[in-house]
Amino acid sequence: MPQKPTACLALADGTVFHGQGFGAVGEVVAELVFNTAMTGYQEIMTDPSYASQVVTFTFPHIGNTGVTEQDDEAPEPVASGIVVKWDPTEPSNWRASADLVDWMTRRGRIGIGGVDTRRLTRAIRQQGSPHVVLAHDPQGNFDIAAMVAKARDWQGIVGLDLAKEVSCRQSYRWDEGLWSWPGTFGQSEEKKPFRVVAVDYGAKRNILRSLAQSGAEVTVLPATATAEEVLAHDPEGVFLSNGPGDPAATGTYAVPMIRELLDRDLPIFGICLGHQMLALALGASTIKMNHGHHGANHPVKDVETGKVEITSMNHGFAVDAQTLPEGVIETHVSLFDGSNCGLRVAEKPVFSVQYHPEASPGPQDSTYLFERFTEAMRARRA
Ligand SMILES: NC(=O)CC[C@H](N)C(=O)O
Repeated sequence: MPQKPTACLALADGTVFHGQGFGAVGEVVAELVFNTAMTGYQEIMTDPSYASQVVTFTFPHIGNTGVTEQDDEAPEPVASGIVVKWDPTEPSNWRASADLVDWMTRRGRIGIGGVDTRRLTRAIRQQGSPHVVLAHDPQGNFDIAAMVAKARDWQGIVGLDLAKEVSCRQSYRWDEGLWSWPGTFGQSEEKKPFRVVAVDYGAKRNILRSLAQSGAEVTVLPATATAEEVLAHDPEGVFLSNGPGDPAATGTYAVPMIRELLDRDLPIFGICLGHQMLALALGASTIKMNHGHHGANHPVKDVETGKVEITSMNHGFAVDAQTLPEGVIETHVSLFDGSNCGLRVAEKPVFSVQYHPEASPGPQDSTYLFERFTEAMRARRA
């Protein structure tokens, strides 16, 4: 006999998926996206860019590597919940310190298993990322009409400022470099590391590690830091992090702050939300994509060299390349849909990318960008 469904995913258009609940009991309202990465569910769930989003994994074996604290991209999982093809598999991994389901229960995150994730992914591609309510109830009592209505009434990500919510509250120093076998984190080999201020709009730890590894002494500041506060640290370079929500919603604090920094002769490097906010500060605009890019195999072309990189991506907004002002050069484009994936300012050491060169999870084709940032700071010192 089939088990009684203990979880339910209701889309705003009235489509309902039933399945087996796991992790925390409760209900969340969020935007639904799909991620096609074949590894890294823990890094994805703890990436602060996923705030207010439920993630459907198209890869069917979720849970098979368990979880380990070293792979957290933030202190807590941030994605509101997950949707998987079947109930998470038992971990089989020497690094695992816990089981995904126990970890989700302890950390208050809801999962639904047994969902036809191909059908769901097709629906997301067709209608755009829908608003959903995901509920887990061991008794299997769901008020479907109320769930659909709640999903329909939710305001959505457009116009939502989430960067401030997930950012750190206090500044801190970050010195840890990248993970290496058999399980330690490296240190920068730079004798006189470059003073970098990283503004935290929801920064992933592997970005901070990549900065430290490539020669930065990183001071992390909260999202609301003013240009004056950033400059008080006498930075040799400023990094603008990834983060959740609508880039345009940061227009009251981050964008004007970045505009002020642009008047200085400082290397600036931005990733994802950082890229979008930099584009806004330069006078361009951003647009909401249909279903965004979330995966670890997205081909991107460096239009200046012709080289193709396979990249990790996670974004639902994009910079509208048509709106880039004179003096701002489009450096990278997506080979999936031609959307903008990078920019640089002519004659200035200011550049950013839409994708995630720190990977985690994903390929490491684009780590050269961290070196490029270090080189820009070295040139400035010289
Ligand atoms: N990873 C990110 O920084 C995401 C940026 C932005 N929130 C988007 O969805 O496009």
